[in-house]
Amino acid sequence: MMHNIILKRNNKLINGTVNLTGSKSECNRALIIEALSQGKVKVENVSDAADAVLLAGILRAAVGSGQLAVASESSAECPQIVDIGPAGTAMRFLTAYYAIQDDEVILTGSKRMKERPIGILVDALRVLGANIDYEENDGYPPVKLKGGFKQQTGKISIKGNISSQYITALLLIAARLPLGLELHIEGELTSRPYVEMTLAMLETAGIKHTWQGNVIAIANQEFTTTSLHVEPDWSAASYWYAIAALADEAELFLTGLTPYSLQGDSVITEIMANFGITSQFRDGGVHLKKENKPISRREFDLKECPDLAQTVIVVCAALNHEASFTGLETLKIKETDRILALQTELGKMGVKLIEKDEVYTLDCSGKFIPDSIFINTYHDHRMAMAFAPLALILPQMEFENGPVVDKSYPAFWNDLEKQGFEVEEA
Ligand SMILES: O=C(O)C1=C[C@@H](OP(=O)(O)O)[C@@H](O)[C@H](O)C1
Ligand SMILES: C=C(OP(=O)(O)O)C(=O)O
Repeated sequence: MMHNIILKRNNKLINGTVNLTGSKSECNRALIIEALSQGKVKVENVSDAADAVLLAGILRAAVGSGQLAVASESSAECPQIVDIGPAGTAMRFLTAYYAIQDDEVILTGSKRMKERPIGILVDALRVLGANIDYEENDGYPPVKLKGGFKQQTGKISIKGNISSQYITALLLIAARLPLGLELHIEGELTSRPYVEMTLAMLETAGIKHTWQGNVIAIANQEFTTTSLHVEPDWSAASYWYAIAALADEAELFLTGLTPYSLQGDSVITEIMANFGITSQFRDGGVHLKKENKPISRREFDLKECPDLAQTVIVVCAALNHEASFTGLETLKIKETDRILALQTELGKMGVKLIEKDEVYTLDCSGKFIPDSIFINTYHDHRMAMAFAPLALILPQMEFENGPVVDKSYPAFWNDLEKQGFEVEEA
């Protein structure tokens, strides 16, 4: 049920322990690998991120659990319809997954999903030998995966600068392709750590690869019997780093996180070190501590960690730190146009995010502290979570559609409450 959340905080002292859910990115990969391995690979610690729960339900055919938006009726005249809601990663991974299955499937999603491009992936899959049609607009979901895959070639080229998810989707199915895959990445590769995560997880599942220059190659090969453990979500951890950065005093323990993470968003430790937050890995997790010292960085390139953009930009705005940001191009095709959403919501406290030649700079000269602020969330979990730390500097906040956070971090509001925030449903 959709409801708003009113959020307040009457002091700026933070001290506690948080248990984060499993990484949505790791879990989505692990689930696809599990499905492709035909029982050899098992996923440990399935994330309770709604996107991962949905994907697990689809792949494990747990229709009827009540959490699924899957209408399933398989027959020659009536293909199975799989509704992936707002889960972009799952949409891209499942497109590749179903492209090499025999069944006919229509893969659809939320209104926004139908605006998130998938043409680059579909083109690549068609060159490989997949039979795919668009159901509505060319280049966008829903897609009809018609079965009858017959591999034509193992060699394909793909643009690297729009979404790394297309590349991951292809790499995940590569070992199951009779001719294997030789993937040539054209131009710049965005979100590179996510591709590295994919290859590392495949490696754990027994799948070898080579990566030379811009070519990644995976031969046809078998998965080994193993398990894939999903680590807590570093993107979710970023909101606690932001809370620490805006507090007067903060000591937080985030359980289960390690310094050897596959998640590129673990770079939040380095980013937040510039804001005086130290990270110490011990006792099976990371201890954050706030040290009061001047902010030491003005320029942030977020190309490798796009999901941290909202977190870092909001922290800078809160601290009147007029930093500049690059690597934000892909934000426009995520759950919402995150650039526009940031500009609109920061504007409610007089902060501007100004673009010039793909460099975004904050202007806090007109900033004011409103008595109460209403944050629109645009069906984007990260709009809610990135703005929530502002409760440490604003008297009262109201967030549109609290459950929007379920996509990656369903316990977010509960966890805030446990750490002394006042959280009320409105
Ligand atoms: O592969 C993944 O798990 C993801 C890759 C990133 O997308 P892009 O490659 O489209 O930037 C990221 O923003 C998304 O939340 C998760
Ligand atoms: C972009 C995101 O997710 P997805 O692409 O999987 O919808 C995200 O979680 O920030």
